[in-house]
Amino acid sequence: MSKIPVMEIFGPTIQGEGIVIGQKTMFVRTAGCDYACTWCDSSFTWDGSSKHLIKQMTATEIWHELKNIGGDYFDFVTISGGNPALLKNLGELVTLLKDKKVQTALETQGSKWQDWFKDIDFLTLSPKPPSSQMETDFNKLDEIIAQLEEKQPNLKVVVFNEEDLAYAKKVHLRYPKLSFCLQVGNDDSMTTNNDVLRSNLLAKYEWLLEKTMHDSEFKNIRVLPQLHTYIWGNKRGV
Ligand SMILES: C[S@@+](CC[C@H](N)C(=O)[O-])C[C@H]1O[C@@H](n2cnc3c(N)ncnc32)[C@H](O)[C@@H]1O
Ligand SMILES: Nc1nc2[nH]cc(C(=O)O)c2c(=O)[nH]1
Ligand code: SF4
Ligand SMILES: [Mg+2]
Repeated sequence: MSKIPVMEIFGPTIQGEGIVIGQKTMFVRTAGCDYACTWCDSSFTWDGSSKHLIKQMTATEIWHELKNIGGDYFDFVTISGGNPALLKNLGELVTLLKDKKVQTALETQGSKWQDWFKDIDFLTLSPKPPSSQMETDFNKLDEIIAQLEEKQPNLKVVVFNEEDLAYAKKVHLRYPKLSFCLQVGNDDSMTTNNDVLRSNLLAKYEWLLEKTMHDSEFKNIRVLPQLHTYIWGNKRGV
């Protein structure tokens, strides 16, 4: 079996974001990203600062580690990164999890396609707004969404400001049939002062609600916080 670069494996915890927020899940976080978002809360996966923690693991070794820390407490695994879509051989883990009757979710930005996307139960595409300083290739995103056909992905756009909100609206209107989440952006993903973080994030959530509740182009949407940050702040591995 081939090796997968793994940054961390953790859980059980709750999915703090998006369409299945609150879902009890394990996490597998891969290393490496083709983007470098200015505000990335997981930059340690790609900026070299934690490269000593990367483990090259086979799908079977990842499964053993999931069982080792998650025991009999889980039946759902979320794969995030970094960008897991950089890894063709991650398909081996997806197949293994399917064999074990474990449900899967994937977090990716929609810049790369992999055939194993078709075997993911909850696929989240999270194209990046202007504040990230990244450029969305909408042709690629169209292509990915078209290839998924009946297994429809969901969309999640992080919002930091008005410009991001306009971008989010463009994404929502381009793919009106896909479930759509707006997510509060965390602009202080390094602080360890959880009280300050919580009150800042709550104010941002309130702003996002004010901006979207009386907008006729944002009807069938979910407006969400990153729930885990309200509980554990910026702590890693939760
Ligand atoms: C760390 S990324 C990893 C997966 C993939 N690279 C992506 O961006 O979708 C997981 C999710 O966290 C979101 N995210 C990253 N930094 C964030 C921040 N500072 N505030 C809010 N959400 C953030 C991303 O937009 C993405 O939806
Ligand atoms: N609890 C929890 N929920 C999450 N949802 C998406 C996460 C991610 O970093 O991809 C994440 C994470 O790191 N922790
Ligand atoms: S695409 Fe995801 S992991 Fe990559 S830099 Fe952006 S938020 Fe971070
Ligand atoms: Mg995160």
